[in-house]
Amino acid sequence: MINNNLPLLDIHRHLDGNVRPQTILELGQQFNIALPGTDIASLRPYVQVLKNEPDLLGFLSKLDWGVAVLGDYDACRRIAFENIEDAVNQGLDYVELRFSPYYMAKTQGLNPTAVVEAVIDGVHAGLKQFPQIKANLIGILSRTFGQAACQQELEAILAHKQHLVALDLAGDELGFPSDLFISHFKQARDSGLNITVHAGEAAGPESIWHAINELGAVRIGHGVKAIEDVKLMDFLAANNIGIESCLTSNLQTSTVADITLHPLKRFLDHGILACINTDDPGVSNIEIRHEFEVAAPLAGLNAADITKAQQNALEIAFLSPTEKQALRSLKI
Ligand SMILES: O=c1[nH]cnc2c1ncn2[C@@H]1O[C@H](CO)[C@@H](O)[C@H]1O
Ligand SMILES: [Zn+2]
Repeated sequence: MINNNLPLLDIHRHLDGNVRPQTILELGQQFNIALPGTDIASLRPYVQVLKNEPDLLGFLSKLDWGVAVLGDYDACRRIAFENIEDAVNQGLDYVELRFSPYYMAKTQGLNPTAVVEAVIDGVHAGLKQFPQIKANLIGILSRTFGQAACQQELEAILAHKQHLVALDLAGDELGFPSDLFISHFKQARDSGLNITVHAGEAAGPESIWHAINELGAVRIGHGVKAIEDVKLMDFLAANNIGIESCLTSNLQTSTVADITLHPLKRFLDHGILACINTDDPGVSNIEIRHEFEVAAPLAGLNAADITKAQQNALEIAFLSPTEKQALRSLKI
């Protein structure tokens, strides 16, 4: 179903939600961290979603072991490098990898600024080894840890802003609404970063309006609940505000009850620049090809819809017109 005349992009992909179970095992051993399983099979239920979770927080808890084993900066470098390797193995032409330095630093008491440096290093090493892929980084503020931690996290990100293309807000959307983070996002915009925000996943359409109007989001992660507000759908379409859809993730967090009910097809029909992404491939135990070839058809997308989703990803990617043209010309 993938249109091979267009580049393959994944622009909503958490680097720290994509730590290989094998790497979790090895790092656990290296740093003498007791894990809940001693081999892949026994570890899997703690680090992957094997059946749908009742809510977002249940899903997010599966990411915790992947960052708990980050015992030093080389470990951060390693998972960043492996993220590039995984993306190459999927045949991705371009990825936007997002990560939360505070979340990655927290369990083992690392310094978030040094974590940002290590991630940049690991990604650069990956790109050097695999020149066939292009990647950009997005910094995340993990709202779950509150305003003060997010300010610290923002400063770590801004210290290396020349290596990042955008700022995102992720984590517990219901417990930590976006009005807590207005000042953080103003600082990020003032420093020249693009803004994308996880919104309308656990909370309703008002969360999406707020992300746009108060945080300055030009793209929305998930945005599922936009389907409840036709004025918002009109606004997204009229203003070219893209939606980064993540089909399997939305099922696993019980944001949608059934994949056939996912609103992506209706977003596309409404003229919204929506696209197909993985979210946390390691935790969800899926990859981008599964999303295109299995999840998207189940969600009612036909070949033309999938082509449109690929075009939309390229249109809303945080790339210059020249960079987009270079990606397009790879396939012509
Ligand atoms: O689907 C999601 N919705 C909201 N937040 C998420 C999702 N996946 C991961 N994170 C959050 O992103 C940060 C790590 O990159 C963590 O804050 C994690 O909870
Ligand atoms: Zn996400």
